[in-house]
Amino acid sequence: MDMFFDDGELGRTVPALPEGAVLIPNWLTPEQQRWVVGQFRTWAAGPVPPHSARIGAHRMSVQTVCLGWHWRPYEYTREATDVNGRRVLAFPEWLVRLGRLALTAAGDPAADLYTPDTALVNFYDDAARMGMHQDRDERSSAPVVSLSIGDTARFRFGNSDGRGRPYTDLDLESGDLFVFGGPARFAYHGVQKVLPGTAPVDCGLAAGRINITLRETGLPG
Ligand SMILES: O=C(O)CCC(=O)C(=O)O
Ligand SMILES: [Fe+2]
Repeated sequence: MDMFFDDGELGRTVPALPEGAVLIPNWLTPEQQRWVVGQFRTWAAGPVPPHSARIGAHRMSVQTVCLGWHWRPYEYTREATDVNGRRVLAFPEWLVRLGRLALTAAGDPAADLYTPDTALVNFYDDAARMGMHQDRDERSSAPVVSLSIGDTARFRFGNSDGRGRPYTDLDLESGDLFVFGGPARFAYHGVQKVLPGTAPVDCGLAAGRINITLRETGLPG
């Protein structure tokens, strides 16, 4: 079978992914993960608290805090008008640098031009999940950089045409980097479930999962 290859060193089996999608297991060290978890606690303290976005009549099960721009379905704004109207925290410079390092690791020749200006930081409790969707509220087609910390997520990465097959199911573990750009940038994807109790003891998060996606909105500064 050529569907899977073993990355050897880490002993993890990495599934084959569509062109433009890259998984790098254990990219963040435990120390970096703990640091990011500390930053998450600061971000969650406000001015805009984590919030479950509403899509029509439905509330998402993840709790999201945004940096740079506030996301709500179909639009980015500076103020969190669907939460408390406060302006979101500025996008930190270190996340721009981290985004470039991530794209370099993923082999993107344009890594140094990457200038993410928003981060969606999602917290998943044991019951949270995310339905199949495209990230397409951005006007830029620059890659999305995804970082995971805490409990493992069963992630589904599909195609750009619809929510159904073909798709690839893979686990995103604590410290994993997942990048989707190029022909995979507008592929449907979602989180089927979180696996409680799988967070490594040294990641800084005792329970639940944090996922950060870095994006270029393409909006004027
Ligand atoms: O939690 C994840 O791994 C994916 C999150 C996601 O797709 C999103 O925030 O748009
Ligand atoms: Fe997404």
